[in-house]
Amino acid sequence: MSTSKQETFKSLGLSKWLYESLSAMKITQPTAIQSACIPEILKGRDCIGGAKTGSGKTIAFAGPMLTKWSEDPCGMFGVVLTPTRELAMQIAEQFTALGSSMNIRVAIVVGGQSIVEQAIQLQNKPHFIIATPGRLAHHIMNSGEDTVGGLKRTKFLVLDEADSLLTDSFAGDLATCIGALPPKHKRQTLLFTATITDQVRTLENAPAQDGKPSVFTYQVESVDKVAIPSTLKTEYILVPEHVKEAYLYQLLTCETYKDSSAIIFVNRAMTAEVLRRTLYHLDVRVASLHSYMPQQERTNSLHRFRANAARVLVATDVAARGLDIPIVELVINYDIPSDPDTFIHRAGRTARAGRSGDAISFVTQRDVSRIEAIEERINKKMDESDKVHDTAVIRKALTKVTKAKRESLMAMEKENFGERQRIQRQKNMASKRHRE
Ligand SMILES: Nc1ncnc2c1ncn2[C@@H]1O[C@H](COP(=O)(O)OP(=O)(O)OP(=O)(O)O)[C@@H](O)[C@H]1O
Repeated sequence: MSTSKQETFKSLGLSKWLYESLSAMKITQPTAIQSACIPEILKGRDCIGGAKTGSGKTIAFAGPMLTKWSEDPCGMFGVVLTPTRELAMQIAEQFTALGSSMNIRVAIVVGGQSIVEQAIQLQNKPHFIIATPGRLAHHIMNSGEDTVGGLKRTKFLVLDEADSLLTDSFAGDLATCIGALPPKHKRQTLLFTATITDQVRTLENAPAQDGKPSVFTYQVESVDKVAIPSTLKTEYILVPEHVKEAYLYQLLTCETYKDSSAIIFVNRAMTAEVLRRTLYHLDVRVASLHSYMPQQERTNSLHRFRANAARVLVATDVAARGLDIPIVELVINYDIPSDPDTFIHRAGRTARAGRSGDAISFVTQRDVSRIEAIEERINKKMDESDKVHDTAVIRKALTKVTKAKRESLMAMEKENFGERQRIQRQKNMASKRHRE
């Protein structure tokens, strides 16, 4: 990981208790994004921070926030918004671990968990609230002053994975959340992401409001030619559509990767479920993560994968951003994402913090233009993988993989898997049409 040699967390201005906490975690030398952002945030500036996946952006914002909080530890000091529940939980864990010696109170406010328990936590005036926009907006709209009134005195707002939060799908909830906070000149606003988009940049040039200058006084964006970590190897395998599962099984059990911890990304929850069941029948230690799963199962799955009880995680893009699981050595794009930035986030689940890692993409005839767009975005050509090529071996695997898949599909049909979500989706679409 690129670090700044001469600086320390002490010289950047973090509090003693905090750099000692970091040191106990073996984090002693700031990364480039940390060196760039920490002093500026401590000066009271707003900040847009763009740096590659796994480069330490979380401490770049958490460090100065925690320092300022410890100087004046009042309630509801900071709000961190993030697009997924699992990422919110991970960030909350980091705040809790770093602030444990200071009796920090951190609340996680995400969907899929008890609204009542979260309201009680909010009434206890946590110092930091780590939330997904939808659930925080729900509390703001449905709770009283005693629960969300403290938000009016918040000193910091962080949009982690800012480019994702600034897309249309979050617009309404984000506006509700921001509306409950102090006006922008009375709080600091910090935006972080590995993929700065024009939507994020536009905020920097936002026109003055209430006679105050534009809020974004500081912006740092990695200027490297390649948008992915230098320790990440990117490869592809040309795969005929109808034998993708057999290639996957072959890759996961080949000499190089038979013991590797791997995340397999797919584009749809249904595909994730079919693959999870198929791999399970083939004796792969597998877990999954997608939106069709109840939250408790999502949490358990991720926990099993982090603890290496499952070697393989089959996931949709709910796992694409931010998740920091150091043991991951291999990312497989079983389906190619339509947005090249999604590729950057998915692949960035490996090769973090200076470690090496491989990202292998399955390319069918239909994906060629997507791969070209990704190569242009990352400014790098992918190499063809030599891991799966023996067609006789594939043919042999095909028989047992096909049987495993058939059994999986039959079981899913019997359980009516996905029916509830399909009906819900239709209802949502109908009510959207009704509103338009
Ligand atoms: N200065 C440092 N020295 C060593 N390790 C660090 C340092 N800062 C952070 N790390 C570790 O690096 C890993 C990646 O950090 P983090 O999750 O903040 O990355 P990120 O830039 O937010 O990535 P992403 O874009 O994927 O969200 C974490 O395990 C973190 O503890």
